[in-house]
Amino acid sequence: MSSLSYLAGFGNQHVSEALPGALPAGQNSPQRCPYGLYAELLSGTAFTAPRAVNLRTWMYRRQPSVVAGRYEAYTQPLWLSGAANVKASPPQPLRWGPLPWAQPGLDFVDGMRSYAVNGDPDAGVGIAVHLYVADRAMGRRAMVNADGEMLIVPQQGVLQIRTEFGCLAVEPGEIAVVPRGVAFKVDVDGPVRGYVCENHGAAFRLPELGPIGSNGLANPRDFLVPVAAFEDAAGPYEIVKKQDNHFWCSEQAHSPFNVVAWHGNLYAYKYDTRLFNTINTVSFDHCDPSIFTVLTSPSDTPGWANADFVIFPPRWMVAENTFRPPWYHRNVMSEFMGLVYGQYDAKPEGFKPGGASLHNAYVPHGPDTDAFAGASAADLKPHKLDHTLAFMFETRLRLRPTPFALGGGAMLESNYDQCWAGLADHFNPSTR
Ligand SMILES: O=C(O)Cc1cc(O)ccc1O
Ligand SMILES: [Fe+2]
Repeated sequence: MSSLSYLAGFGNQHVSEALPGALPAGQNSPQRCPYGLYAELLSGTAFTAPRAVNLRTWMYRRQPSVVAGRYEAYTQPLWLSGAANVKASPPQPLRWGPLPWAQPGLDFVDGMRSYAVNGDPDAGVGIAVHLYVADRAMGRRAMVNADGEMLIVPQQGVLQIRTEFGCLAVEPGEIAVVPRGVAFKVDVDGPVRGYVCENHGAAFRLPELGPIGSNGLANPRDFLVPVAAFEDAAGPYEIVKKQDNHFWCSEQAHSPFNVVAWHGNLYAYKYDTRLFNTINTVSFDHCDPSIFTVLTSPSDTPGWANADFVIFPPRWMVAENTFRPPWYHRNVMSEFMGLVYGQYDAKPEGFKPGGASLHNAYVPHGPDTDAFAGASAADLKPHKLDHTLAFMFETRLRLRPTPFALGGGAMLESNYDQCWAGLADHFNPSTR
């Protein structure tokens, strides 16, 4: 997988064949497919969804996905979905240090640790937020997550992701999305760590640009899509399936990565956040972080997302007469944050790469004491916030931290609230 080629474009109707002529010409389901392949349709929306949001792909494969083994229960107790399976959240802000590689020999599936969940995968609502720590390749093991698409944010180490559509290599600074219900595996070459937003709702799409116009933020052509690539090596595969917050496993006689050609607009993709066209104030005041939205999963209420994926990329800070870091706020949406590298301006020292924070709906938060002091006194010349990538999974429903997240192994900070304790009352009626 060292030098992969990709197709480019978000939402395009892409066409890819690993062998010339493997795609039937002019129709989807001929009486006999080229090369003796089977035609299989994968839908990501109801057949009758409006054309602008309809998602489906045709695959031409050596055997259809229905040729599989019998499923038995599989245990992965630390990977959870659905608010019903977890107790309500405590009302204070929560923060975690970087998740350690406590147990060697874990792969991407067994190394998944759920931190916060909401909604219900069966109802197609909400998200689950996980961190993964792994150091083992999945090899001849694949996963199918029927509960949600997987937005993967690597924080350390390169992921070699093989999907039914082909292969993606994804490094820190980039993100990848694997559609719901699609077989994939993650191979690694050493320790890897990162974040996952498992999205039970509508598939992630690009946000509307409104008055920004027809360009800006994440540009569609920078999204890279795998080319068809099938595995040749014979031999069995283990399939781990997640469905309705339960895990199953089976052994099948062949690789699920047996798609020789495909066409459609439902596929895995990756995006390099360093290509984000960042838009921000050039006058005064701190804008809402929605200006940094890379991808959004809308809910049934316009403008109120099931989930937004928001980044805080390198950018020039130029606002005049302005407190430049985030303001103090209480937000109706719930905010789960991670840090891929560098420093986050609201908590320059306390928030560590590989760590995480949860500021749920109406939980007050904002810059820590040192950040407030620094930004209040700063010389407001143009300043580049550089070598940094923080991000936020923002979601409409309150997130519930899992027992793992609240327990000893997750590096929960016991004194996070103390970072604001020094914000003294400076009120003085005789000064303005
Ligand atoms: O809380 C946070 O750090 C995330 C955030 C950043 C920002 O610039 C404005 C609002 C917001 O929630
Ligand atoms: Fe916030």
